[in-house]
Amino acid sequence: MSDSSLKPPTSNAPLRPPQVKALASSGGLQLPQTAQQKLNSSASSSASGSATGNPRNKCALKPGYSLMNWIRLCNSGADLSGTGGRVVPVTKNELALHNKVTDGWMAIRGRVFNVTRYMDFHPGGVDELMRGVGRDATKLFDEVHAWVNYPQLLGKCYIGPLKENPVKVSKDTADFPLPAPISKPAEIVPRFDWIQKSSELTLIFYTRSFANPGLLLRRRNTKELVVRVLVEHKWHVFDFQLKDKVEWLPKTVKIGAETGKIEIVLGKEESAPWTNYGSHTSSKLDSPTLEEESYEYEVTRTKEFNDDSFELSLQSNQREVLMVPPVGYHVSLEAPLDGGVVQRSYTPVESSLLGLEANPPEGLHFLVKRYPNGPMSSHLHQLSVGSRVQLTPPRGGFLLSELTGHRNILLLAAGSGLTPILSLLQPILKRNTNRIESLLLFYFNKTKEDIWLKEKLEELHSQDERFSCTHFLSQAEDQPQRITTELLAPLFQEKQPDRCTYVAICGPSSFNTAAEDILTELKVKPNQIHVFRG
Ligand code: HEM
Repeated sequence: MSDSSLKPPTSNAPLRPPQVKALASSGGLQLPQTAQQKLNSSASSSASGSATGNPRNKCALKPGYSLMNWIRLCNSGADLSGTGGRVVPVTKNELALHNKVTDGWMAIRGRVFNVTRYMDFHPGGVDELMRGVGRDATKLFDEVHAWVNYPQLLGKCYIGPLKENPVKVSKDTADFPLPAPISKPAEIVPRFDWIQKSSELTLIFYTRSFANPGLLLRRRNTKELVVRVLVEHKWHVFDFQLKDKVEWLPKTVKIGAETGKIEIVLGKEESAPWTNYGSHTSSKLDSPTLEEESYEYEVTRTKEFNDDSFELSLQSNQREVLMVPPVGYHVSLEAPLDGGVVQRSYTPVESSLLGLEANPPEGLHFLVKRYPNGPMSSHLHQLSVGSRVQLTPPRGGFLLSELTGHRNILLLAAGSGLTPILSLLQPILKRNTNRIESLLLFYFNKTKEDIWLKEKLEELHSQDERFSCTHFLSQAEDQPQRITTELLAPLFQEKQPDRCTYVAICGPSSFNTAAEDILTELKVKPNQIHVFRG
């Protein structure tokens, strides 16, 4: 790109926030109140663990680089994209050239942003942001914090859409038709169908095999329902006006992890065959549109689990909402704390693992580790039955379809990072396509008292020997063990027919990084690794 107006700022001198007294009122970046509070609060809240076990990996920002300062800079009229406001398409080759702190571009979901000026404002620090520059960082971004509203935060940094590199046509072949470009698999749009018995209406949504859909079902009244299907980060909304009245809650809700088929069975208030189901409209929402959304949930059950963790069961207030997160996704719980809104992510745990009935179907159950300085876990711990808490729609970047080609899978969990890993066990073991041969869980804790669900994991092993769980204790009296290259190397030996070809990891960030480094050393490719980050 030769246009000099596209050049990044020449110096890397610290930015002096412009002297603007108030936020610009129109046309500028103005985070809605809640988002602003969330971000402010998360930027100032002290470190605490998330449910996926990750201690928050946030950096202290230099004075003058708060979210408010960023908003001021965005609204100051500074040319943050470097394009003078023009939208300029960017090829992958061009993108790769902008990979420095002083000149950093990043593509997320097909849109390229100039993040040079954002570097010092990034709550995760410059080094973390640098991991995504010069390339398509969509997967990385979603793995770390799919919930961050980047289109809003980086609105003024937008350069243009990401283009494929031009195909070079050699003289020899120019007269022949070019091969069709390799196209991405088509976007999944759920297909609706319905069936009925005289007493029941079943709404069916077909996605795709291993598409791993999630669901959010909301009742408006006895004849009106909103069904939202979450698939590959997009929400598809179906607004139903039913022919006649149905009972709430649904009798059953089934999501086939392997088939990708969703079935919602509703009892009819009056038994009779219907001539049709009624009508519906459908639309699509990008996940960021839901950034601001949360639902009020009520605590239905609390129980101490061990010395420093507890169980928490929630159901939606008035039982109006039924939420089924996709496998490996988390939800965020929100609470007004420290003068702002604090959010922490937690992956729900299957009711059977806590010895609970699957009913009521709208219930969500969590295992929460209490951190001495964790405002959120302390807040949740003191809640009693009937207390309210806000819960966001499901979020995450895990793709179940990535695992289908693999028959020997290793799961690495540390501490409370067990919860997303647990959600994978049944879908993997029950899969009929390319049946799994071995599913190994290596579970790392400090002491044996810290181990979660030991008996349940043993029970699962006795039911299905393809699954096994091995414990490692860093503070064991006899033989302390941590994650090391020597420990994992035997599982990745070439020529060994049952060597592991896929690894899912969840723990505190130091654990995740250590595991990733070891796997890289053992030549496991990035597309064979998924790291759950809270
Ligand atoms: C793709 C490369 C990126 C990496 C590896 C990365 C990494 C991180 C990390 C490690 C944190 C701290 C995590 C935590 O608190 O749990 C963080 C926080 C954050 N990052 Fe990034 N980041 C990236 C890109 C971006 C971009 C492009 C934006 C701009 C919108 C952004 C905005 C934020 C915000 C707002 C937070 C605070 C989030 C919160 O506490 O909820 N990040 N990032």
